[in-house]
Amino acid sequence: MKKNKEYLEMKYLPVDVLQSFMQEVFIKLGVPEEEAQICSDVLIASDLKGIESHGIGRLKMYYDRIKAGIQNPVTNIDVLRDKCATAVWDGNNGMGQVISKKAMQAAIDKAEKYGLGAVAVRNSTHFGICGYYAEMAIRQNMIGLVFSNARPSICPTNGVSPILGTNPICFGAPTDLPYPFLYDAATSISQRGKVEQLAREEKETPLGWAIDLEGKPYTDTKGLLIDLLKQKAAMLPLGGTEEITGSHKGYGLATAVEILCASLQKGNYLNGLLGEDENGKPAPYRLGHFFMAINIEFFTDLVDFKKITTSICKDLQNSQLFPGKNRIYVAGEKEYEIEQKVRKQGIPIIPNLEKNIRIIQDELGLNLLNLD
Ligand SMILES: NC(=O)c1ccc[n+]([C@@H]2O[C@H](COP(=O)([O-])OP(=O)(O)OC[C@H]3O[C@@H](n4cnc5c(N)ncnc54)[C@H](O)[C@@H]3O)[C@@H](O)[C@H]2O)c1
Ligand SMILES: O=C(O)C[C@H](O)C(=O)O
Repeated sequence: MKKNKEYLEMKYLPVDVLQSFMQEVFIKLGVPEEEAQICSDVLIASDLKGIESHGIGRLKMYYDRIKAGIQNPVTNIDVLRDKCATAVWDGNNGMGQVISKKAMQAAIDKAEKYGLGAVAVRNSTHFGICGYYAEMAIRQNMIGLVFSNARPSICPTNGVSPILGTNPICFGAPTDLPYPFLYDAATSISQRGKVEQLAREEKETPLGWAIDLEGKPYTDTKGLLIDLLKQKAAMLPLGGTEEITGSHKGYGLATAVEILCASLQKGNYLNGLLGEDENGKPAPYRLGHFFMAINIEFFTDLVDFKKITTSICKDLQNSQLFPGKNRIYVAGEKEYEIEQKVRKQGIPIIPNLEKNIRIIQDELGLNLLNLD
C-alpha cells in the first residue's frame, strides 16, 4: 500500500491496546470493571467506525465530568414503570453507556415477547454513539431505534439561541449485505464532537455549521467551542437557517427527539440540560434517551424482510450517479468499510489527542500506553 506523508507521520495505536487503556481509566475513576468494559466498548466502537468525534477523543470529557462529580461512576438504575412492551427508567446520573446498553437490552427482551419494546430513560449522561445500541437489536434480527437529547446547541428555524441539543436519530435494520442499514446522525448539520475534533486538528469550522447571536456564520473553531458553552453561538439544524433549504425539517426532527427523550419520562429538556445549577455551578446534565426494538418476525418472515431491505439498498447504490461523483452509498456502508481498515491500521492519535491522553495517564498514575 502506498503510504502518504500524513500516514507516515501519524501515530496509530492498536484497537485492543486503546480499548484496554480506556477500560483501565474508567476503572481508576471508580467504574466497576464489567461496566468499565461496556464504556470502553462503546467508545472503541466509535473509533472503529471512523467516528473520531465520539471515541477516544471524548475520553477526557467523561474523565472531567466524573472528576467534577457531575456523573456517577457507579450506575444505579431505578425502574419507574414497567408495563408489557414499555418501561421508564431513571439512570441517576450514572454512566450513560451502561444505562443505555441495559435499556436497549430490556427493549429487545420486550420485543422478543411482545413484538415491540421501548424504554424511555431520564437522568442519564452522555452515551456516545447511538449506533452501538441499535446494532444490539440488529444482531437479534430486529430493527433498532435510538434517540437522545443533549446539552443545548442548536437554534430553532428563524432563531439564534442554542436551545436544542444536537439530538441524534438512529435507525438500524438487518440486511443480507455484509453490513446493516444503519442511519446514525445528529439532527444538526454537524455536531459538537466534530467541532472538538476540528479544534484538535487545528482547523476552521466549515461555513454553514454554526452562527453567532447576530446570525453571522461562525468559523473560528476555538471561539465557537467557547461561545457554545456560553450560549453565545449556535449549531444549525439540518437544512441550515432558511426554510427554503429545509431548516424547519431539521428543527422539527430535533424537537421530536426532545419530546421522545423528555416528555415520556418527565425528564429535563432544552435549557434544563445545561449541566449547571441555578448558580451556574457544574451539575449533572440529566439527559434523556429513548430506545426501541421492533421484532421483524411479528410482521413478516425475516428472510423476506432482509431480501426487500437489501434490494432497496442495492437499487439505491446502483441508481444513476450525479455528474462527477463515483459512488452512491447507503447508511452504514462507509462505517463498515472504515472498520475493516481501522482494525488493520489501528486508531489514529493526532498530537492534540495525545496531549489529552498524556494528561489522563499522568494524573491517574497509569503507564499503559507507550506514546513515544
Ligand atoms: N450522544 C449524543 O448526544 C450525540 C449527539 C449527536 C451525534 N452523536 C453521534 O455522533 C455520530 C456522528 O453524527 P453526525 O451527525 O456527525 O453524523 P454524520 O453527519 O457523519 O452522518 C453519519 C451517518 O450518515 C451516513 N452516511 C455518511 N455518508 C453517506 C452517504 N454518502 N450516503 C449515505 N449515507 C451516508 C453514515 O453511514 C451514518 O449513518 C453518530 O454516531 C451519533 O449518534 C451523538
Ligand atoms: O456534545 C454533546 O453534548 C452532544 C453530542 O455528543 C455532540 O457532539 O453534539
